[in-house]
Amino acid sequence: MTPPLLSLENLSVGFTRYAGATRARTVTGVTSLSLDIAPGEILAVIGASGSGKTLLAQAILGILPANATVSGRILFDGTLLDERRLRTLRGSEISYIPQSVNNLDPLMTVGRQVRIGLDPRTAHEQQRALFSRYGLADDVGRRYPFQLSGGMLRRVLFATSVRDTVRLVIADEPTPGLHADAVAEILGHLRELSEGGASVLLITHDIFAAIAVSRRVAVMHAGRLLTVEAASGFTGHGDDLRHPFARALWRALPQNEFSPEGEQWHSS
Ligand SMILES: Nc1ncnc2c1ncn2[C@@H]1O[C@H](COP(=O)(O)OP(=O)(O)OP(=O)(O)O)[C@@H](O)[C@H]1O
Ligand code: NI
Repeated sequence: MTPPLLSLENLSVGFTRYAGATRARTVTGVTSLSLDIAPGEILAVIGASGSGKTLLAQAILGILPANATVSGRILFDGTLLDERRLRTLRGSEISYIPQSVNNLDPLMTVGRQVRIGLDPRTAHEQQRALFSRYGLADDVGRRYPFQLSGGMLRRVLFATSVRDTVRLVIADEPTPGLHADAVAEILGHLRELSEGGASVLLITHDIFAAIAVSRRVAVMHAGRLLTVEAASGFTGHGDDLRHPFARALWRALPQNEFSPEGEQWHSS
């Protein structure tokens, strides 16, 4: 077996909340999570809002909120991913496509934002290559974020995040509120990255997006990783899904049209 590119070992993220001057209690955001990602694999992470998906991404990237405490180990390519190593890998071998397009600077043209971190001698050339890869016309580079549509901003986020040197892409909810064509396009870009050898951690609410590109789907609930399911299990009644929560999640989707009554009827 190929060794994993990324290993999470007992990863926990907690927050200390102060109730008054003396009482402090720890709120857990992520609890003892262990997970491996193989080189070139697209692994989807699904879970409801607040289940800890973004914290998981931020823990890997070392960009947790200041009030967070983290424990456990993260190995990248078999070696501990500590703060020092992250500083060199972030933005080169490890890319983050953030959840919100608000992560773009509203006061800077998107072209300049795409060139951040690129070798100044070749930055314009690289920008052109990235723009063409992500279907952005050259003149888009002179525009500001507010002048672009949601779909275009998503493409810009890819262009600002993904470099040729990338080995791990963490995409946090890259398809929110996009119409079907734009979703397919974004998923196509993730697939392309994995075909190029990069591993992709795809965080999403959208089970259909998850199963369209990944072979394994990690299901989070209340900060815990409940189960890692084969994407192929999310079909029909979900009888091949191992964990009852994954089955319930799948069967509850309106698209699947299993009303609770219908479910009883079906399971007879
Ligand atoms: N800075 C913080 N201080 C205290 N609690 C926090 C902080 N950031 C996140 N949390 C809590 O941690 C939990 C997990 O948050 P997280 O953002 O990872 O959820 P998520 O699964 O990404 O949700 P969504 O799908 O809405 O993006 C939430 O209950 C949230 O309230
Ligand atoms: Ni999130």
